[in-house]
Amino acid sequence: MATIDISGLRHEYANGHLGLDAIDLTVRDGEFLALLGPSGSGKTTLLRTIAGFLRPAAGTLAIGGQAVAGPGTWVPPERRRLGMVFQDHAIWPHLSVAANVAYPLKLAGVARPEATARVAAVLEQVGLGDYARRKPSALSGGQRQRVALARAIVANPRALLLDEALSALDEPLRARLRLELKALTREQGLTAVHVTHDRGEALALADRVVVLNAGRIEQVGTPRDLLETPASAFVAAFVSDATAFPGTVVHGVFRPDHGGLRLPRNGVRTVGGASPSDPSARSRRAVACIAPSGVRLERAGATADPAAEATVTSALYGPHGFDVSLDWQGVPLRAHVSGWAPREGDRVRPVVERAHLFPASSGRPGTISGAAA
Ligand SMILES: Nc1ncnc2c1ncn2[C@@H]1O[C@H](COP(=O)(O)OP(=O)(O)OP(=O)(O)O)[C@@H](O)[C@H]1O
Repeated sequence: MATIDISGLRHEYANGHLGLDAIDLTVRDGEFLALLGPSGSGKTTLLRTIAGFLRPAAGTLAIGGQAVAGPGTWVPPERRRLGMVFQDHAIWPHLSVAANVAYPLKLAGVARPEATARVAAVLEQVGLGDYARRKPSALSGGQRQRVALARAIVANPRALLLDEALSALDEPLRARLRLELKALTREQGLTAVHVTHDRGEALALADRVVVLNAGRIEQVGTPRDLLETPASAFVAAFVSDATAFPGTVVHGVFRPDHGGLRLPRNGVRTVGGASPSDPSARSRRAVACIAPSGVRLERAGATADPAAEATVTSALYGPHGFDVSLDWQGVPLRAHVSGWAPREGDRVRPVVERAHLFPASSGRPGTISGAAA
């Protein structure tokens, strides 16, 4: 097991497209790290650069303290001692389960008795002890993915790289394999980097999550950090489905452009911006990000201010109540409701209980004094 140290990493594709830029990241020994971001944000590019399938244009990469990419340094993928699992499991159909799993050991020249013992042990670990002689065609999708996982870990890799490894599986199998993967990496103390576009999966599995946007890191943090202290409006929107309401901070007080929005006195977390003594802090553009968990819905009363009312556009029932979408004077907003059943077309009053306030431009950590109105 090993750390992965990445510094100033940049990748340019042959057509000049910048796949990654200014990536600084340390994956800790034994850590489960998820790479999360929208399509095209650079998740696969980063994973493939770590694997050695892509050569960075600049920066350095070290695995377990050994430099594997950088100026004058290049270690090819097969000598990086990494295990990989892809979405489509890529196991050989003509080989038995045991022969598939033994393949990396054969390549490494491990003696047959030792290889046989290691294959048996790792098949037990992934719950396939009784399937060694089967052909992949006689396995379910989840079992094939377990074979791929066994093959990735059999040679004691320094780290495990997972590229949408669970994405092709149906729930609830996917949920079960998610738990098994977490337990296995914990037991083995495996360093793992897991690419996923599934927010729930990243938050459930990872010790820390890296949020990528257009080839750059927006935030690295624990799942809780991302939900409670998003570093930017992008992270709040992507991770928590927050809606951004633009406005102006005047003498430290946020004045939303939206006529109906009122921020609470408490419950507003300010992120980013100049110090209060900076004159530019006295009046500048900002955005308040409001996640569904920060909104309470009340039934609209007869005397309510119309700007404070929103229309329910959909209300989807789920295990924790209703997931409600609203049109609030032309602005879409999401909210969760339990205890009563909103219906499409209902008029409701969104009461904002929690919000994050970011400068309109940068969204980087700092303070805005007394931002709540
Ligand atoms: N071979 C290539 N040549 C040029 N540009 C590429 C190439 N591969 C990827 N890109 C571009 O690099 C950017 C990052 O792509 P990447 O595949 O890493 O994104 P991703 O976050 O993994 O996306 P997805 O979730 O859709 O798989 C995208 O804009 C993509 O179009």
